[in-house]
Amino acid sequence: MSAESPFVSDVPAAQALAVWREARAAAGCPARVDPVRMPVGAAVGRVTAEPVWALRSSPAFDAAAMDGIAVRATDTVGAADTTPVLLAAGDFAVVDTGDPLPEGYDAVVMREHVYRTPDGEAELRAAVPPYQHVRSIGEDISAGELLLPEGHRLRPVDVAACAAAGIVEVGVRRAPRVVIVPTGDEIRPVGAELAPGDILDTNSMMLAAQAREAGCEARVTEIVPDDPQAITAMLMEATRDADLVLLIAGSSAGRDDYTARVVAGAGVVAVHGVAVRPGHPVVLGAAGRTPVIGVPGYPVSAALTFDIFAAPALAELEGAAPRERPSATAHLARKLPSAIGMDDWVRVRLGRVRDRLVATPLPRGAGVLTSLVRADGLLVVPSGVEGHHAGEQVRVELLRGLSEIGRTIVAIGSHDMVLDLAASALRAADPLITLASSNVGSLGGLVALRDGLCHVAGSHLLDPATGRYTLPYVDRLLGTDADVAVIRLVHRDQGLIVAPGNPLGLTGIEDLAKPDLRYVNRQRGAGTRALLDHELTGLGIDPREVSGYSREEHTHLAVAAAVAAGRADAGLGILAAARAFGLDFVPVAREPYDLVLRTGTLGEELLAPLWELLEQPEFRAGVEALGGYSCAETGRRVR
Ligand SMILES: Nc1nc2c(c(=O)[nH]1)N[C@H]1C(S)=C(S)[C@@H](COP(=O)(O)OP(=O)(O)OC[C@H]3O[C@@H](n4cnc5c(N)ncnc54)[C@H](O)[C@@H]3O)O[C@H]1N2
Ligand code: MOO
Repeated sequence: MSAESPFVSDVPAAQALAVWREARAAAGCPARVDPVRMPVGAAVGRVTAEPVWALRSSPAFDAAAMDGIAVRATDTVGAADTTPVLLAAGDFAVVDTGDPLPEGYDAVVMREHVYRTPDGEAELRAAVPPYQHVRSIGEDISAGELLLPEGHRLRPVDVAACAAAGIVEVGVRRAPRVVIVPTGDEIRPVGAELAPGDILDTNSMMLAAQAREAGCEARVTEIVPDDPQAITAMLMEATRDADLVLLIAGSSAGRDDYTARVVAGAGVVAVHGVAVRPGHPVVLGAAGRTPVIGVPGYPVSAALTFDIFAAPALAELEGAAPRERPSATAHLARKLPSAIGMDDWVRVRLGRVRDRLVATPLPRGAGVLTSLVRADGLLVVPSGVEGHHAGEQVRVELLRGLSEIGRTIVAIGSHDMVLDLAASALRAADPLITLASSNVGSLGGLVALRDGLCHVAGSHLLDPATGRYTLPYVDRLLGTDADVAVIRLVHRDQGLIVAPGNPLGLTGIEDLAKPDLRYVNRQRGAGTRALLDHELTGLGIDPREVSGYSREEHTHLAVAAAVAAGRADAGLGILAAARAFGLDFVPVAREPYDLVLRTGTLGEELLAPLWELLEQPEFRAGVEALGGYSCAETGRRVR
């Protein structure tokens, strides 16, 4: 680190941006990109570098605003149904919308209100005031007026107004140039054949697209290996035409993490590490007179680092306000713990349930890019707050429009692939419909339904006392006389997911007590966990005899993934999950998977397409083709 680095770490994002701005100024980084002149039609998206003054008025003459006749208002005085006024052929002129008002006339009568006589006269049955239906000179724009201030990002309407005001060229800031430098021995270009341990350079593609979406030009360099000299060389090369360099990965504390050192060697590190997660180890500095961001390698960190740090700096270079997303207040569908000391950026799905916006947190990992893919909104748990309770109100930045969000069916509970299939089929039939399902286990879903936080709860909870599914829990949690409907989605086979060829020769639950077997369980509250417990009880096996009973995964697919990776020998789950990983399956039970909802919701327009879908033969065929599903009772109301 060079001696002049006023290095700070773990500061809030706003402070980090301020410290970085000062450091950039001290390093002599330009405050703005250069102004250029360009044809007005090509300037959409650019930011004005000077005020724009109107060169001519619009309209430039008094103009007819309607199709009809031009008249002198004084000639129409006294006209009424009972006392029509007749205008002789020379006392009016036929005009069309937009025509200059002929000399000597001061008003227009719409042709619908003109009665022409066979002699070519015009009969008026109402008097008109002067300037009726006339657009006077400069009604829209007056020559000499300030049309747009400096620092205004031009939109289609702006350039049209400029052109109307006689402007041919505008003075704007040129587009900032962003150069992206991917680093890492394991990083391979998108499309390359991968060896074990290789990672595709997806961040460069994403960051370049983010930069272009923000109105910049973007260029990606070759991938640089984890070698400080090579990274320095590429950084220097990048600074030649960059207004901002994004140096990907190597930002944290690993053996091959050189970003901070390289940036310090090439100039100054102002900030290393902010109180923001994901994005924590970000490096903010400058190489020579070019700003540099060391972007953390995890994809979610990379995407958010662009939003939080790159986008405002780029807007500043253009002299414009950063783009802001609209926000709304939502109720959290479930508890959201958060570590104190960090702004926690949480991706959420949104839906409208009984007139309240409900936010369901998505997985939090900085490597889970699909959390951003699926997100309808972002919420920040501020560093001073230790999370939120279920149902608590939070402010959410919106990534989708509220009307689209209003057409989201919110399903919370146990996860099943049939819901994913339904989501896809619903969307294919109507691009405005979303079925957003989030997995908190069957019990969690019923609790969310009780608390008004979802439309439907997916459940397959076995009651060990009665051997019945879901209904006893509905009674217990929501009350026996609750206005609740239960619709059967499918029957599905649950069984042991095992390695291909079933190398341990497992035949059923009784084998789970074998001494060397490594089991992987589902989380407490999951229906599959309840099924296991029920089966174990039936066989008189103590859970403590099952090694791995306390190892928990949250989805069928995660269980299958653990078996596929050889981290476990068996886990209870659905056949479709086993198939997805090419694994074997030992059937244990066939269980019903139901959708629980308020009776009032049953008839809601929002859900109608779902009920229609469940009746479709093609959909049912698609479900059964997944394997291990039966649609014999699909769509049947069981309560
Ligand atoms: N001991 C510590 N370890 C880590 C810390 C820490 O404070 N102490 N911070 C963690 C956090 S938080 C983050 S975020 C990451 C940041 O990692 P780096 O910026 O150092 O990046 P790498 O370690 O090289 O890679 C992380 C991850 O990202 C993948 N990656 C890298 N480049 C790309 C790319 N162009 N496209 C797609 N994916 C990419 C890389 O393969 C790794 O999987 O550090 C934690 N560790
Ligand atoms: O801060 Mo790291 O960016 O959690 O993921």
